[in-house]
Amino acid sequence: MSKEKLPRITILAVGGTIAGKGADSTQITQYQAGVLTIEALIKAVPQVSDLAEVSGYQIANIASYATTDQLWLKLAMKVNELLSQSHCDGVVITHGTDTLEETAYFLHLTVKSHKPVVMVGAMRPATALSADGPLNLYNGVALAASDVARGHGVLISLNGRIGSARETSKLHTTAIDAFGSPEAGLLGYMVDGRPHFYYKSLRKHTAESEFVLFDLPQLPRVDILFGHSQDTRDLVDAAVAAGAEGIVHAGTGNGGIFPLTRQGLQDANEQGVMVVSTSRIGNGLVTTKPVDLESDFIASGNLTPQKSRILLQLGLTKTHRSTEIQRMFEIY
Ligand SMILES: NC(=O)CC[C@H](N)C(=O)O
Repeated sequence: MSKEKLPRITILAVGGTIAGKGADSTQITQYQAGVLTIEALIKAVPQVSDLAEVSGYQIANIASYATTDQLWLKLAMKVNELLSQSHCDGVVITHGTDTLEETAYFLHLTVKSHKPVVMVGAMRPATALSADGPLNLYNGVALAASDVARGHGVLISLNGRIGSARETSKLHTTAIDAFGSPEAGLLGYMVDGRPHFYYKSLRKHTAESEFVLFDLPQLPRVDILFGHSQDTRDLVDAAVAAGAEGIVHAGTGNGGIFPLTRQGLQDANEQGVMVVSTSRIGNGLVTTKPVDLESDFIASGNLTPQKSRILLQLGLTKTHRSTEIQRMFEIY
């Protein structure tokens, strides 16, 4: 293919292990994330120039557990700006893996384009033996440059797999095969730099999403509380006192909540705090609020607590009516 016919892909670099550097090649956990620049990442994979006309832009260079709302907003603006231009056919984002799925789901709901957006990361730093970053970046560019990746919303691709931002989560602290979606499954695979798709999500995203970011300085505060036996209401009260507009409760089992905590959440709810009932289990769904509770709690469906937080934050930028928020949890 001649150079001028190649798709034009922009790589936005946010940091993470894919840009990480250890003291030596055997360091797999003791290293610094977010060190190498986007230029260095692209230079390490010269093969991408066979796939696309690639340009790079450094958004940040951080470990992803330090991601902020402001960074999400900046990233969403940048991706929207790039994809609205005819000279950009797709975007790849290099990101730390800890919160990669959260940034991915935020973009899944706020990017207004059918063009491919692919998030990649790595589990081993760039300096490690058998570093996985270069092949993940190569596959990410190949995926973003392909027509079949259009219309799926934001994709997560590591270790030769393609997943939806909605369903994919980090499931292992150190393994190369850290990302998956045990119940919903993958959308497809990357083999020899070619995507093979098998599935498509039924939930709304990107161009069909109702969330528009007009110069928002920050998102509403939503806290996540992790349920457990002998829980208290103390953290609920602390969240309300700190100004949380919403609380996501990661309940035991099918949204179970310890009685004291439940009372705290009900009081918070009566004061106008939106409460979303989710599960700490990681599989299955929460479909109903606790039966004996007179409240406006929202049922999260199969959305994880960390992704429920994002949907609630975005929902609260539009409405404080629980029926409207519940509607959002049924379509996104
Ligand atoms: N594998 C990784 O990218 C993890 C590195 C770091 N904890 C981060 O999320 O950025």
